[in-house]
Amino acid sequence: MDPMLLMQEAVKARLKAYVPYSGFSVGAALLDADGKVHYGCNIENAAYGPSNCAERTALFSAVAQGQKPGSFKALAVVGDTEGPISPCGVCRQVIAELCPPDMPVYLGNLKGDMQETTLAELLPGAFGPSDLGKERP
Ligand SMILES: O=c1ccn([C@H]2C[C@H](O)[C@@H](CO)O2)c(=O)[nH]1
Ligand SMILES: [Zn+2]
Repeated sequence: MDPMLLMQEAVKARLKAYVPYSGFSVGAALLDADGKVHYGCNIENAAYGPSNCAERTALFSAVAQGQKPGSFKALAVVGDTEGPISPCGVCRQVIAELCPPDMPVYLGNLKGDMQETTLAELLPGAFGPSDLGKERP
C-alpha cells in the first residue's frame, strides 16, 4: 500500500480521538498481512494514566480482532505537530513487541510532512522477548 494512502487513513482515524484534557488528537493506521487497515486514535482519561495513545489503540485493536503479533506490514501515525510526530516511549516498546523490527513506520503531520523510519531506529536495543528467552512472535 502506498505510504501516503496509509497516512491519509491515519488522518481519518485522528478525527475519532477523545482528547478532552490535552486537546492533542493523534491518528494511527496499521496495515495487516491481509491488506486490511486497522485504525487507532488516542483516548484520554480524567485520571490521565489510563490514557491510550493512537499507536497502541491500533495495535491492540488489530490483535483483539485476531491479527497475529509479528505479522503487521506498516504503521502510519499523524498529529498536528510542527515536524513529523514522535511516538512516545511506551508505544515504541509496544511496537517492538508486536511488529517486525524492520517494518516501515511512517510519521507525519497535518501539513503533509512525512518521515519513514523503523522500530529498530526508534528504539535501538529494545528489551524484548529474547531477553526473556522467548522467540519473537
Ligand atoms: O505519538 C503520540 C504522541 C502522543 N499521543 C497522545 C497521548 C496524549 O493523549 C496526547 C498528548 O500527549 O497525545 C499519541 O497518541 N501518540
Ligand atoms: Zn504512545
